[in-house]
Amino acid sequence: MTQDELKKQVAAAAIEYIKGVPIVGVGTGSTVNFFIEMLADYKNDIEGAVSSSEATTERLKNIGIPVLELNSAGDIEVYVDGADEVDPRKKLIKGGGGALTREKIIAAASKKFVCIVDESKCVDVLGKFPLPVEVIPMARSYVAREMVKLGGQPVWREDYYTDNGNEILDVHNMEITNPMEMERLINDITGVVTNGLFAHRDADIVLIGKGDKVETM
Ligand SMILES: O=C[C@H](O)[C@H](O)[C@H](O)COP(=O)(O)O
Repeated sequence: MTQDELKKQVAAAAIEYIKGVPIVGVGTGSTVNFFIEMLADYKNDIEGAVSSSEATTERLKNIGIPVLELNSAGDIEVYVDGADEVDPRKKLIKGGGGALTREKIIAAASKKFVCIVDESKCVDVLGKFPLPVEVIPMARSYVAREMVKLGGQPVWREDYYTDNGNEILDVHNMEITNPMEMERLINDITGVVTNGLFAHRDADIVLIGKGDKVETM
């Protein structure tokens, strides 16, 4: 199977989790894009979706799914999103597409976070994928120096702004053996909006596209 076929397969498996759910939280990225396409068949069964990015909002609107504000939606029953890395404890790195902050907010406000990945995302230790850190623009260099102290090599995602008007540092060479502690340490740096570690609010279920099967973690 190609990587896209694996993504489609795992997106289809996630559809089972949104049946009967009034408001669905929808993540961002190439895997979730397949899920959004499939959600079109269920648009008459749901009230709407809460979106984690402008890109996802556009896709949802294009297929006629009402996009609701999180502030008026209350708790979300199910949030479906991809990830850049997943460890055996369902801790994640996210934010390759820059949507980490809104994704983290919706994940926090959701009762169930269903993460959909192909097998290439599974690792024993997080950190091979550069860890995205969203920063207030004026704090970028300061945060970068602090990230060096934490053992990483930050690279500025130049000419890129998040949906929140902030900038991203992609931090290379992190071997994250304690994701809970690292998430907190980075978020404690002044000027950091949030980082791409989803350790405190991790995934409840990870669906992994592997060969011609979908494994559930
Ligand atoms: O900001 C982007 C998100 O965190 C994505 O969920 C993550 O980057 C995975 O995206 P993809 O499904 O395209 O690999």
